[in-house]
Amino acid sequence: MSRLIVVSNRVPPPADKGASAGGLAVALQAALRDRGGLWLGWSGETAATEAESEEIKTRVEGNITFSLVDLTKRDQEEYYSGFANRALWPLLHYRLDLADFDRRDTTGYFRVNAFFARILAAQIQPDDVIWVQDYHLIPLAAELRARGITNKIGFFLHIPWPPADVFFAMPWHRRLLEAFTSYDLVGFQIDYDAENFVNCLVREGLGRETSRGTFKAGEREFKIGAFPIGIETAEFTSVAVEAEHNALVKRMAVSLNNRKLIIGVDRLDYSKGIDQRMLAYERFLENTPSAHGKVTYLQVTPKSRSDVPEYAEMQREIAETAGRINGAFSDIDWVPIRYINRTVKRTTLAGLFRMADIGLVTPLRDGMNLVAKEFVAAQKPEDPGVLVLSRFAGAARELDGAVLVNPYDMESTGGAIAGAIEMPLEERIARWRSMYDQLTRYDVNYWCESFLKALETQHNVPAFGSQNPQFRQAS
Ligand SMILES: O=P(O)(O)OC[C@H]1O[C@H](O[C@H]2O[C@H](CO)[C@@H](O)[C@H](O)[C@H]2O)[C@H](O)[C@@H](O)[C@@H]1O
Ligand SMILES: O=c1ccn([C@@H]2O[C@H](COP(=O)(O)OP(=O)(O)O)[C@@H](O)[C@H]2O)c(=O)[nH]1
Repeated sequence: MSRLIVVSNRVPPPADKGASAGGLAVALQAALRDRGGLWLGWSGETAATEAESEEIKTRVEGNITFSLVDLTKRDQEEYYSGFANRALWPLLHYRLDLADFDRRDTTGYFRVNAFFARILAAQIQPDDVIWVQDYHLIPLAAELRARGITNKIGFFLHIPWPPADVFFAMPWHRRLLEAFTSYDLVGFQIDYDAENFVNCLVREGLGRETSRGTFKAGEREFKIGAFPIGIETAEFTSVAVEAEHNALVKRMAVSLNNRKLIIGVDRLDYSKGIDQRMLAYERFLENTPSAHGKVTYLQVTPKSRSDVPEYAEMQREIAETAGRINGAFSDIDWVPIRYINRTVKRTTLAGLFRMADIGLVTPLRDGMNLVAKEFVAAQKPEDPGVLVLSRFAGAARELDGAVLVNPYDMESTGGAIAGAIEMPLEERIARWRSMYDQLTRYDVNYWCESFLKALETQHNVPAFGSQNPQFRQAS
C-alpha cells in the first residue's frame, strides 16, 4: 500500500496534550492511524522571522510522522485570519454580508500555499498519495504540479459549497476554480455541495461533465464526489458509557436535580446559529410556562478565531443574549441557561450527551457537524434523547430520525423543543435506532476508505443525490 500524506492547516496537538476542539482534527487522526504516513501542517505557532518559519518540526506518534511549520505573524494574519477566515469561510457559508475580500490577504493566502507546497515537494516519494484538507489549502495541488509533482492528489472540503451566484461574488473566483482542476479527486460533504460546485465550473466555462462525477477541464480530467464524514461511532459510544463514572459528569447529574437537560456544543462561530438558538429557547420558555424550573439548557462554546473581528463581536452578542434571558426567567433556585466559554474534553462531552434529553444542533449553515453525530452515538438505547437538527447542517442529509428545524424560524424551533421534551419513548427509540444504524454503517473509516478508493483506483465516485443510499432526509 502506498504511503499516505495528509496536509491540513490544523494538525492535532500531541496525544498527551488533551482534546482538540476541531472536528477535522478528530476525524483525520482516526483515518491515518490504520495506514500510517506523513501529516504536514501549521504548528499553530508564530515564527519571529521568515528564516525561523523554514524550520520543520518533526514529531512521531506511532506510525504517523507530523511535519509542522510555524507561520510568521504576517502569514497568519493574511492567510489564516484574513483570506481563509474572513473571505472564504463566510462566503462558503453563504454569508456575503460578512465577507471581506482584501487584496493583501489574497496574496498572503496564495503565498502561504506556495510555501507549504515547497516544503512538501521536498518530502514526496514517487508512490505517495496526497490528501489535502479544507479551504485553507485549495491552491496546493496547482503549486505542487508547478513543481513537477505527478502523484495522485485528492482534496476534501469540510465546509459547504454555495450556489454559483454566491461564489461568484468573490473577485478571485475563477483563479480558485482553476486551482481545483489540478486535483485528481475533489470531495464534498454532501451531494448538494458537489452539485453547486459542478455548476460553478460549468457556468465559468471551465469544461464539462463527461459522466456523473467526472469533469474535463482542458487536458485534465478529474473526479468530483460527495463523501459525508463520519465519526468513530462504536468508540464514541464506549466513551459515553464509561463517562457515566466521570466525576464532572456525576456533578452535572446531581446539579440537574431531575430537570431535563438540553445541550448545545459549538465553537463560538456565527455559522453555528448560537444566538438564534438562544432566542428560540426563549420563545419556548415564553410559550411553555410549565417548563420553568424543569429544564436546563447547557451551551458549551469554546472561543474560536478570536483575532477575527466578526468573532469578537459575536462573542459579546451571545453573552448579552444569555444574560438577558437568564435575567428575565431565572428564579432563586433555577437558571435557564448555563453558558460555558471554554473547551470541554470530548470524553466529558460524551457523558453529558448521554444524560441529555435533547441535543440542540441548529447551525445556520454547516459542512457536516460532528456534534450531531456524537450526540446520537452517545445515547442510551433504552431511553434515548432527541436530536433537534438544523436542515442546513450536512448531517441533516443523513440523520433521518432527527427533528428538523429551520434555525431562522425561532418560533417553530421553540415549538420543536417543546415537542421533543414531550416525545413518547417509543418514537424516541425508533428515531434513534434509524440514526444509530446509519452512523454504524457510515463511520469515519468508511469515509476514509471510500475517499481513498475513489482517489487511488479507477472506480467511479459514489453517485450524488438520491442514487446514493447514504443520503436520506429527516422530516
Ligand atoms: O481550525 P479552526 O480555525 O480552529 O476551526 C476548527 C475546524 O472547523 C471547521 O470544521 C469543519 O469540519 C468538520 C469535520 O468535517 C465539519 O463537521 C464541520 O461542519 C466543519 O465546520 C473547519 O472546516 C476545519 O478546517 C477547522 O479545523
Ligand atoms: O468544548 C468542546 C467543543 C467541541 N469539541 C469537539 O469538536 C468537534 C466539533 O466538530 P464539528 O464538526 O461539530 O464542528 P467544527 O468545530 O469542526 O466546525 C466535535 O468532535 C466535538 O466533540 C470538543 O471536544 N470540546
